Amino acid sequence: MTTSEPIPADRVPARATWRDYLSLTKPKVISLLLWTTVTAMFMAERGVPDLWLLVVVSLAGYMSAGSAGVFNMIIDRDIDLKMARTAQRPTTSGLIGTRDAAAFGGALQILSFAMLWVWGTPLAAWMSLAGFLTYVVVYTQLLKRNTWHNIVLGGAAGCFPPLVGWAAVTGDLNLFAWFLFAIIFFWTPVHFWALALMIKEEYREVGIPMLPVVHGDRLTVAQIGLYAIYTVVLSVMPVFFREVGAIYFVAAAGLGGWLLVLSWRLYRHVMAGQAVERKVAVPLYLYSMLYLALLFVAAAADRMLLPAA
Ligand code: HEM
Ligand SMILES: CC(C)=CCC/C(C)=C/CC/C(C)=C/COP(=O)(O)OP(=O)(O)O
Repeated sequence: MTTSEPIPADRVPARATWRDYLSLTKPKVISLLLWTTVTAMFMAERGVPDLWLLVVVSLAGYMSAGSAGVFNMIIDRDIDLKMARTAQRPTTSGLIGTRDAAAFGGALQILSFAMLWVWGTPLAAWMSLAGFLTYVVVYTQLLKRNTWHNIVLGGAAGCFPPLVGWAAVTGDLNLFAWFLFAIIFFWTPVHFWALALMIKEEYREVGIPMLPVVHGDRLTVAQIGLYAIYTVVLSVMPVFFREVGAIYFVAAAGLGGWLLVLSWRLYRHVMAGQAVERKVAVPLYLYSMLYLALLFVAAAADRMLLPAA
């Protein structure tokens, strides 16, 4: 074939577009992570933070968490290829090669760190890097394929975004910031195991030791119940430390109450010997995300509207 002849359409190699690169950053998951960063900035400021800082931290926060997603997809491309939910990722289909993906993820992380350092605070940059390393090294590389504790310990990665926001505003981390960290820490198993119950066969096939695969549905729903209780107890504790007041207390109690109801329904269903059905697991999985989003809004509203005790 001479160079002047067109290449047949079915043989033109697909070229990755910016949308494919964007998909490597797991945009939907990041939306909630970023929500915890932004609301934490309002909490730290007890008002509206500097607009420029808000923009920079949102952008850098997205880039850092996105970069973590990119490296997760590079490391996991072998198992992602075998699961229906993840088989279409550009790293598994070969649309984006490992070197290109790593260059993209590396650039995002370096830029994000520099942005947070220069326009935020060094502590914010370190917190963001800590979240990145916890997700990529601790969760993806060390724990995910080796132990069912992967979610609890590796879940610490998702607890860093509020610390990034808080540290960007104050340059420091106080007790309340660590409460935000702890709330997400205990919330993550509820969020993930509710989903894992529904997709455990995929995890079983690729040999990932998620809790329902290793110890079955009964222990999983019991653990979900326990972690839901920890989450709710922990979420009301900042009230007793006078970090937040009545607005937050009412919201945390109401939102937490419903988290317990949905966890209890799932527990009762499975303990009665019935197979996990989407109608009991999906509501808890979906509500877990609404719970966290609204709890953080309530904390921000409370600290903005009520005087500090
Ligand atoms: C070890 C920790 C975590 C694990 C293993 C985990 C796992 C998952 C998985 C497998 C999904 C299914 C959707 C998909 O294919 O992307 C999902 C959805 C989601 N997760 Fe998590 N998650 C974790 C922590 C978090 C944290 C800390 C947040 C935010 C604070 C979060 C926010 C979300 C959101 C918003 C979705 C819905 C995305 C969609 O609808 O596509 N997750 N999670
Ligand atoms: C501050 C900072 C940089 C934080 C980063 C933390 C982060 C990106 C948390 C996300 C948690 C998550 C999507 C886990 C799913 O991984 P998985 O491998 O189990 O899911 P998958 O099968 O969909 O890939």
